[in-house]
Amino acid sequence: MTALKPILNHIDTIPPNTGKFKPVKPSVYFIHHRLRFHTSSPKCALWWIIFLSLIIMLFFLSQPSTTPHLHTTMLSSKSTLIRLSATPRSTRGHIVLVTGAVGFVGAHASVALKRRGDGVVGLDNYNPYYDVGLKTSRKTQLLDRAGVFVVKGDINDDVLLRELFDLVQFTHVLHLAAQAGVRYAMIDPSSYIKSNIDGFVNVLEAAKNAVVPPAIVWASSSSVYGLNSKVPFSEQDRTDHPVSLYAATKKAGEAIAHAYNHIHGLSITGLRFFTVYGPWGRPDMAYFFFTKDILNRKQVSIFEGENHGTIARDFTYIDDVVKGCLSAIDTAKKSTGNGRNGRKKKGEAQFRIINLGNTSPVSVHKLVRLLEKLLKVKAKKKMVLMPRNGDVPFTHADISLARMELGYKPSVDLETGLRKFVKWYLDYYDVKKKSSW
Ligand SMILES: O=C(O)[C@H]1O[C@H](OP(=O)(O)OP(=O)(O)OC[C@H]2O[C@@H](n3ccc(=O)[nH]c3=O)[C@H](O)[C@@H]2O)[C@H](O)[C@@H](O)[C@@H]1O
Repeated sequence: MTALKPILNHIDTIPPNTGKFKPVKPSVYFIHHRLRFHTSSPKCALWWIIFLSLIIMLFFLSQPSTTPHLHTTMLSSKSTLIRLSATPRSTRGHIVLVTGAVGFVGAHASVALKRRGDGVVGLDNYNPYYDVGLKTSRKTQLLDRAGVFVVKGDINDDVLLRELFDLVQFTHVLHLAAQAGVRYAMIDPSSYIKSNIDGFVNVLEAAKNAVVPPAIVWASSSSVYGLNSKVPFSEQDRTDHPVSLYAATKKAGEAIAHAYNHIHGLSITGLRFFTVYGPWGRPDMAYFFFTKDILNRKQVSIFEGENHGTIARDFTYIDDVVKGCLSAIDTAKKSTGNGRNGRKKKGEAQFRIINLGNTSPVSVHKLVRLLEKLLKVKAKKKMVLMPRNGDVPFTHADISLARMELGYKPSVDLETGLRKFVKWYLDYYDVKKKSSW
């Protein structure tokens, strides 16, 4: 109080703020007005009213929006189709929300789930990271034919997700929507944070707040092993040295998943996919654009390590990965959280991280040789020192946990898988008619 005295004395000497404007130090000005609240009651009341109105306004602004959103109209007009798509063939069937449903793995997994009798609803924002035409074709040629309805929307749209979870009581979420690709993070880093972190949290929030929280199965990545040199890569190995932002966001996803599992009792299985390839694949992946470039007689860059070291990948065929996903859904235990009731979880929920690889790495050189053979075209090759922009030198999955937990047994070798891919590619792009090769 003694320390305040000189200031208070000074304040008393300040004339009322009438007449000529005089600049006043902000702190003194503030204290001055505070003192005046106590001495002038009508003004004091006015200030209190303003103050309380601000608090009330802030309170309402911080509440989640309950006003009907654009999607309310969109979903309500589609609700019959969504419910139909979500209805399993038998009462024992699962009801699965597949995010990233028009993506490569998403489309194949959705069709496989639907074909065996599960109820499936897809969600996808059709983002233009790669050819949207290919995504639309996956929808019309794969998903529509199988009877999978796809909601066009973003995993970051919490209102849409809440509405979807209110409309359908999902037993599982197969979360595959993500910003993929290791090298693109150099161009658009924030897209990785937006999809793989913000979007993932949004999906977990929606799942945890569902009336009955579903089990989550989601796509992590082999890239989390980063510069791991111990082979094959086991789930027990350290994953704290990522070399791409993509890998870092997937690793963060695994940590976030653990927190949601621990706090909210969400049953969560993270699947570390190893370079998944096959028909309807992603045009940003090497096997895909190498095929295009070889056919167009364009040069392909083959990455090498220091001293011509071999770069290799544990290429995994799409059908094997889909089997792994379905098996992860089948073996997922129920979430123990109480959803919207907000009561305590019923006990520890299941938490798993499992490699889905082929466990037989193949060099990029061999990949190109196989493509040359299948395409019957000699590639124009250029050896390039692997740029330091996200790639790891090699990947090799230890799949013993997948075998034990999921009965996973990859059965397609790279040549067989690439043959199927090439057949699809030539057919889809109508290559024979368009080119003279
Ligand atoms: O397994 C994974 O976790 C990851 O697999 C792929 O990433 P990547 O294995 O790097 O696949 P590609 O980009 O298709 O590259 C395959 C191989 O070709 C090599 N490559 C790539 C591009 C190129 O021009 N030349 C070249 O030799 C790469 O170094 C790599 O060894 C996917 O793109 C990621 O989304 C996925 O998460």
